Amino acid sequence: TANGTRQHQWTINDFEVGAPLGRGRFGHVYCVREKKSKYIVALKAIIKDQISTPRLAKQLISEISIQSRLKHPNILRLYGFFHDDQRIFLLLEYAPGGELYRRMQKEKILRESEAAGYVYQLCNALSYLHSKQIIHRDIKPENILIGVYGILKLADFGWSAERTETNKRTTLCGTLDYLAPEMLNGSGYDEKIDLWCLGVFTYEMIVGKPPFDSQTQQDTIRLIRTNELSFPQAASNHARDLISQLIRRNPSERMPLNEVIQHQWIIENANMKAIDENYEKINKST
Ligand SMILES: CC(=O)N[C@H]1CCN(c2c(Cl)cnc3[nH]c(-c4cn(C)nc4C)nc23)C1
Repeated sequence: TANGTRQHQWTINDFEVGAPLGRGRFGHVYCVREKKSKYIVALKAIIKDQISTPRLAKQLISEISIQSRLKHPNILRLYGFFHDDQRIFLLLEYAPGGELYRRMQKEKILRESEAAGYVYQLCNALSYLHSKQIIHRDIKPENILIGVYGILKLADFGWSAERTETNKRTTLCGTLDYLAPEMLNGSGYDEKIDLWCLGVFTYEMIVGKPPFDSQTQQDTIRLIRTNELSFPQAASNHARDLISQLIRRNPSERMPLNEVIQHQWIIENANMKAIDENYEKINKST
């Protein structure tokens, strides 16, 4: 590799393949164990033929090059990759807690203490990404996994983009529910788009559905444009305040990440001490 350390050339025979974990964007993900170290990892197998357009190839290369450089407790690690004639394999960190999406489907709504803990960790992950000029752009429950000690793991960098001048594109990506207004009016976007998605994600965790959920895509788009936010009785005032400071049509009015983690709702609900202790625990073991 670049820093001179010899990157081990893996082959599929180095691994014992276990349970299928699900489908990522390009292919299947399996829980596997590396034979010598007995290390458990998630192996994403991508069929080369499915990477049928230069755009998909660019997206995959971007996912690999971005995620392999990232080392943060709240970002799913990409340890390495290899290929045979049919497939490309990504060696990803295994998250034993599975997808947050499934937990939200089962629980319908999350307690505000659990939701605030995830928001605090997502702020840490996004601050790290933004400090590296990387915009995730696709924050949503489907791309969030739960690691050891219940630690949040942001995954699936298929849509993230490095914020360069040319990247102020208006490519549409992600579900419409999470689409920010600047993506609709084609005015280009920057990292504040992740703040919008953070607001939508927070809302969905404590309300049980995204804020602009509608029968048709047109209605969703209309609601995003008019930005009507309504909350059920159960949502606390602090939660309403934080969410309405993130779901702002004007990107520059969205609350910056360093203020989000000092918001009353986070201070009162997220167990930051326990989360920081968990960071310590995994820093020791990695
Ligand atoms: C967007 C995306 O990549 N989706 C999923 C597919 C499985 N995958 C996993 C990845 Cl990439 C890493 N770790 C995982 N752990 C699990 C999982 C654990 N349980 C108990 N149940 C599941 C499921 N899944 C993964 C990511």
